[in-house]
Amino acid sequence: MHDRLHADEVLGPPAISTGHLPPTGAVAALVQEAHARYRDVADGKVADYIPALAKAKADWFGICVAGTDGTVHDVGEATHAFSIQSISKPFVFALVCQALGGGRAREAVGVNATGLPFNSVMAIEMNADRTMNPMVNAGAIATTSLAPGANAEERWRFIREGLSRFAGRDLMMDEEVYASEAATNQRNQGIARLLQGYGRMYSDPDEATDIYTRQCALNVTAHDLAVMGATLADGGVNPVTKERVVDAERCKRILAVMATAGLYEQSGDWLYEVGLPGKSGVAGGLVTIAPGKGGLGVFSPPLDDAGNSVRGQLVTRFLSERLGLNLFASKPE
Ligand SMILES: NC(=O)CC[C@H](N)C(=O)O
Repeated sequence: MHDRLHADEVLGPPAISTGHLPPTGAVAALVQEAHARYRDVADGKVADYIPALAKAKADWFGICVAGTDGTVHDVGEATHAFSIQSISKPFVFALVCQALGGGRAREAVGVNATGLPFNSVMAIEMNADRTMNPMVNAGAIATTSLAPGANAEERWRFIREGLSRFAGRDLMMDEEVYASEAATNQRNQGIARLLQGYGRMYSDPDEATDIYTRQCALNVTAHDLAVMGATLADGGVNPVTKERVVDAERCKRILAVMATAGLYEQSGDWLYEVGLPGKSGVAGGLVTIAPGKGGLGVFSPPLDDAGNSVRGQLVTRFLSERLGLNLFASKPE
């Protein structure tokens, strides 16, 4: 959690919380205001542990809000492509739950927060039954290892096509990001082997790590993230394409895991400030879901120490408050 999120910033009056987003003109104005308000924030650092990500410019900044009614508001670089990274995790978990049943997926992967960084090995060792949760690397690689298919190619197709249905367009891999991470992801390979040793890997560990690395290298935009989020907000139906991607029954479970672990060890601070399930990625993306109402997508590469987009968090807190989205807000008297 970035220090700036701890500050008692005056955000302005909240919209009255109803079952819907405020009228579309009000949403458009607030998305504009959020962009202007945080454009000049210069804190955070662009990720460089995956060498190709270090090429990102610190000032790239896009925001999108997509409603469950199909309305979409883009501001700034909302259609600039970047790799989805960890934001693939909740969506792949949703697809795997849909294919296997949520009970089986939960038993195989776990759903409790680790309270530790996303690539923690210690978290595996400390957990009695060696399960994790699908929002951190270990649980995400285990989730990917559960993807149905007769071989690696089929399992990859299941994931790429499923994520594309969430976005409502055909998502493509960034070959450079994939090659860069594949050449440097020995830690994730080690995590997969460790899980294998504990009987918590459900296909070949090297194959699962490779497919996981591919899913992380899929290119998306802030616009895509908002639509993907709105699909979870809409009980699994993409509000733009109207296609059902997963059942409503899955969505509430996925949102629960995002709320507990979507921003890793800072998920508590996040929920306290924003009051919504979210998921960050190291390329600077951040998706947030307002159940029943819509999805927010932000893209801004500079990250805080936990690997969460600094501007992304600030924008989302602002929009959650001003759009009246916080799940824990009382109903008006
Ligand atoms: N937090 C992230 O976005 C991490 C994803 C990245 N592909 C990794 O495994 O390290």
